[in-house]
Amino acid sequence: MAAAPSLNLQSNLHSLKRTFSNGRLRKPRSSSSIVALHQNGSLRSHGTPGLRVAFQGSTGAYSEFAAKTACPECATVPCRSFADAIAAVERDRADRAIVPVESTMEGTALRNYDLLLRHDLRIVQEINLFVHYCLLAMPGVSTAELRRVISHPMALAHCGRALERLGLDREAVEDTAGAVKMLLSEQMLDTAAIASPRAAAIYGLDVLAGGLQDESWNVTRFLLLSKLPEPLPPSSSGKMKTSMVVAHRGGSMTVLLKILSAFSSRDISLTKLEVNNPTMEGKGPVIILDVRSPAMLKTFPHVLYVDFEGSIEDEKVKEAIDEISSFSVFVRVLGCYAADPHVYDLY
Ligand SMILES: O=C(O)C(=O)C[C@]1(C(=O)O)C=C[C@@H](O)C=C1
Repeated sequence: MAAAPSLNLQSNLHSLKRTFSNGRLRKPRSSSSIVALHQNGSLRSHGTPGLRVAFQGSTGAYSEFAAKTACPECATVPCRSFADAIAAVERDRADRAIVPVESTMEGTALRNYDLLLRHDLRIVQEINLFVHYCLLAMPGVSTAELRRVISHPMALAHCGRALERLGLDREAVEDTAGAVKMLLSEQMLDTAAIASPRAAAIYGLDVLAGGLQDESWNVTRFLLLSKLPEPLPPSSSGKMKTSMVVAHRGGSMTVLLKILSAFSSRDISLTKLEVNNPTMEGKGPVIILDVRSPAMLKTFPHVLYVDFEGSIEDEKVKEAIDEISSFSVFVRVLGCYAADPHVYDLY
């Protein structure tokens, strides 16, 4: 079995940083907004060396790349699930957890927003990562020999058209790098994994095809979570962003308009508004367990996830939150952090 070379994102990654202007994960209009940087491998220095960041998956998962992008000096802590990564922080086995919450192909990952609500961690940083999917196989195996492909369900879904063309049976496993490890440990010669080019390099597999995702522009937004809020940088150092959740009793359109007005009347720009409304989407009600008041386990049919530009220390932001709280049954600020308009591209 091939030995897994150590993960060294610092020394040999090729990193591009793409800018997206309005805070949404959009493709830049022209290639001029794509700038190569960090040629020496040094990404943004955030956090202290030795900071432990818990992620879901095995070494080489996209979530681990996101963790290393957020905190280049960190030690990553592999976990079986996102819930385990959060539990690792709660039990002091890690200092931060990283979770994907949104992708250009999938939209909001409500599964993970739900986790944010069920636990008392705060968002301290956002990271947008370009996700390249490759078809990886054991050394020497050709595409014609393949019968099956394994990967994280999201990766399989994002590569649906390519997999249809290849005519391979699909099987979901816990994470992309975990799929690669399975190929190796079970010496699978008729099975491929979908994972990143980095995972191929780490585990020594062949890349049979690249750019497998159905949409060429495939960006996932990750959030870095901490038990304690980090000191807010001075507002002069750049734009801040705040994420919050609002639940209300109904009359959705009126409430939606009132929320929009609370922001727009104060000239606060929204960067995300996700409405989880069963009458609009056929989704079930959201159960909110607010861990800070354990008695409060409630079912709310109408929940909004809102991100906006500004810090919770800004007077106008405080006023907007107060106004929204006056007509909502539940408001929780999930975190306030520096807005990062870049898309990091590691391969
Ligand atoms: O399996 C991985 O590598 C992960 O990091 C998980 C995950 C996800 O949960 O969406 C993260 C980003 C990619 O979109 C695919 C999978």
